[in-house]
Formats: sequence, C-alpha cells, structure tokens
Amino acid sequence: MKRPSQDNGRALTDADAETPSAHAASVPGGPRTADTDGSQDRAPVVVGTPGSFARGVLDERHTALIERVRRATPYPPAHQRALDALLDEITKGSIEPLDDAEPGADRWRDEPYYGQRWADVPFLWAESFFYRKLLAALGHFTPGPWLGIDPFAPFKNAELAGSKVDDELSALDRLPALPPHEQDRTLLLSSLWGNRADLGFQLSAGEGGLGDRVQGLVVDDSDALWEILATEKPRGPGGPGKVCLVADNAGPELLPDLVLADHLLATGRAASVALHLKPYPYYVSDATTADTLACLDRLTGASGRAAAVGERLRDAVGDGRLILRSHPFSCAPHPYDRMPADLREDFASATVTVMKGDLNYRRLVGDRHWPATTPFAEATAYFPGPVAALRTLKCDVVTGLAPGTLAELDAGAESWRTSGTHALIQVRS
Ligand SMILES: O=P(O)(O)OC[C@H]1O[C@](O)(CO)[C@@H](O)[C@@H]1O
Repeated sequence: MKRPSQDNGRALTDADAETPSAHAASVPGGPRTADTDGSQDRAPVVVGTPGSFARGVLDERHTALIERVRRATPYPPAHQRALDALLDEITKGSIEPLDDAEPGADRWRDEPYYGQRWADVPFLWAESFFYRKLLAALGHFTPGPWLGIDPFAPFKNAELAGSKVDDELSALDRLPALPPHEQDRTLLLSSLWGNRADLGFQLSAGEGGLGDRVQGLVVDDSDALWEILATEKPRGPGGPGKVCLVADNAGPELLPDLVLADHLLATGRAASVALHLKPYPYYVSDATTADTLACLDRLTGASGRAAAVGERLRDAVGDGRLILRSHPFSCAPHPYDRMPADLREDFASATVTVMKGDLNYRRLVGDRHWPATTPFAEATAYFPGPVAALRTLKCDVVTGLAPGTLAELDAGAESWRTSGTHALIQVRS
C-alpha cells in the first residue's frame, strides 16, 4: 500500500503512527467507487446487493452479533425465541415495525420503510433499526428483570479489563517528558486511533485481526483544530468556552477521549466539555453513561498519571465542567442535518464540536455516495458551528480528499475505505 504523500498542501508525516505498512482486513464487498459513477453521486447509501459493504454488514455482522449476544448471556426462552424471529426477519423477511406494546415504539411509528426488504432501505436506517429491534427482543426497555441490561456489556467489560488498556494507561506517565505541542498531538492521535476499538467492526476483521494502521493521515486538519481552541486568542467575557465531544465507542476509545477532555480542560482550551453519549446500548460498543463511569473507575483504579486524570475528571463531573449528555437523537437512524433544535443549540454554542468515529462521520456528512474529493466544508455546511471529525475509515463514505491522495489510495489496497487502517482529522471552522 502506498502512502498518500500530501493532503490539502500538508505533508503527511506522523511520527506517532506505528507502522508504514498496511495489511488490509478483508471487508465483504469491498469499497464502492461511487466517484467514478456519476449516477451514484450524493445518493444515500442503501444496503444493496450482495457484495456491497453495507450488505455484508447486515448479512454477516448482524447475524454473527445475534449469536454472540446469545452466547454471552443466559437469556430465557422468550428472549431466545425473539432472537430467532429477528434472525429470521433480517435474513429472509421484510422489515416489521416494533410491537405496539414496545416502550418507545411511537418514536419509530412514522418511519417509511416497513414492509420493504432490508436490502432496499438506507444503510444508516437499517443498521439503527436492527439495534433497536435487538434491544426490544431482549426486553431492554420493558419493565421487569431485564430492564436496562446491556447485551453488549460482557464484550465491553472484557475489553476494558484487558492488559492492552493497562499498557495504554501506563503510557500516560511518559507524556510530561514531551514538549507541550507534542503532548497535544499525542493525545489527539490517541483519541483518533482509539476509534479502531469498535467491537462491531472487529466482528468481521477475521482471524488476522485488525490490519496495521497506516502511517500518516489521509487528511490532517489538526492545526485548524488547535487554532480554533487556541488559548491565546481573544476570548469572550467568559474566557474559554464549551467543547462538545460526541463520543463513539466505550472502553479503549472512550478512555483516550476522556484523557483528551481532561487535557482540554487542564490546558484552558475548554471551560467545559459536553460529552455526548448514547442513551442506550448501540452499534455494539457505543459508549453510554454506564460505560463512562466504568472508564472513570478504570482510570482512578490505575496508578500514576492515569489515576490523577481520573480524579480530575470525577471532580469535573461533580462541578459541572464535564457534562454527560445522552440525547435521544444520538441513537436516531438519521443524519445530523435532521437534528432537533435543542441539540442544534448545544452544538451551535460550542467552540467546536468534535465528532468521534465512523458512524458519527456517516451521520455528519449524510451517509451519501459523495465523490471523495467533495470538500468536507460543503458536506457539513448545514452544521451550526465549527466541527471536527476524528475517524478511522470503516465504511465507503469519505469526503475532503485531495485528488492526489485519492489517486494514491485507489492505486493501493482495495479496502482502504473500510479496513480501519486509515484515519483522518477534518475540520470545518
Ligand atoms: O464505531 P464506529 O467507528 O462508529 O464504526 C461503526 C462501524 O459500523 C459501521 O457503521 C458498519 O457496521 C461501519 O461504518 C463501522 O465499521
């Protein structure tokens, strides 16, 4: 795999990345090359035919996930039967609405896709509704003994307890030896690459595990992000403002996100950080409030600098500088251009909103077949304030690539869009 040599005029050097080689994990269907197919430009991604990336997610990841969930927790017969019915529906049937008795079913009542084949509807909608139906099958919202039980908790807990996390937390002790700008960059990249810790993605990574990450970023607008956050800029009367950090995965991704949040607070880049979490378990490992509290415990239970970060963050929750939010729209099956007014106001009042991960990226740019060279600013023009995307590439959708970068990527490993080996930092000021 050749490395892209430049993007937006910036050299793609990245001393912090692990390795220059890319061993691409195989992704069913491989990438769509919509930019060479004018008829697909800007069309929403639909699940589509066998061989497409999206279809592979539905046919392979979702079916595998049902079996993993079933094995991880001893569910009673009614739940087992509901899982069987869901498996049957997604493999052979058409989309059935939620049962009228399901708590919160009214939120989904007016969706337009019931009765259609799963293959024929927007990918974003199909994935989101699958997770909602999985929770319904397991009684997650139904008053009773299974209310609020997270079916993904066994996987999340195992990952958070792992020794890889110990290593990453102890690496924080080496941070003070770096000059300030390198501390900034190390923590930003650690949050970015933490996005590979996505349990849904790992379901299809195969026995070889995740491919090696590629040195350098396909787009690196990090200077623009630090510029937005610059402490020496003239400030409003209240000094530094609020940063919205829209979290993605729990555990090994959320930990570096929390460390970054602490760094923004401690260095005066932010007076407060609003951490947007999922209101319920979603996309396997997406972070909820419970996952955040588990990460805070993991930090405070560590030694050295990690423990100090954990204590500071606990204090920050206590005095309102770290604000935990879980807006219902965070689990909605729609792009952010349909966000409700209260969420829009939250993002509009932030110095910058940092969107973590692949799904947030898809929702930010609308999960469309954009030509990959479409400016990121164009795809996010509707967003109510400065916005940054920190994402490893795990789906077909991408914007903001320089033509030369795109040509180099297309000449390399076929799966660069979906293998999680490449990453980007994009900013719209
Ligand atoms: O955790 P992330 O980075 O949002 O990724 C979610 C994953 O799920 C997908 O939406 C497909 O299941 C991919 O885009 C991505 O691999």
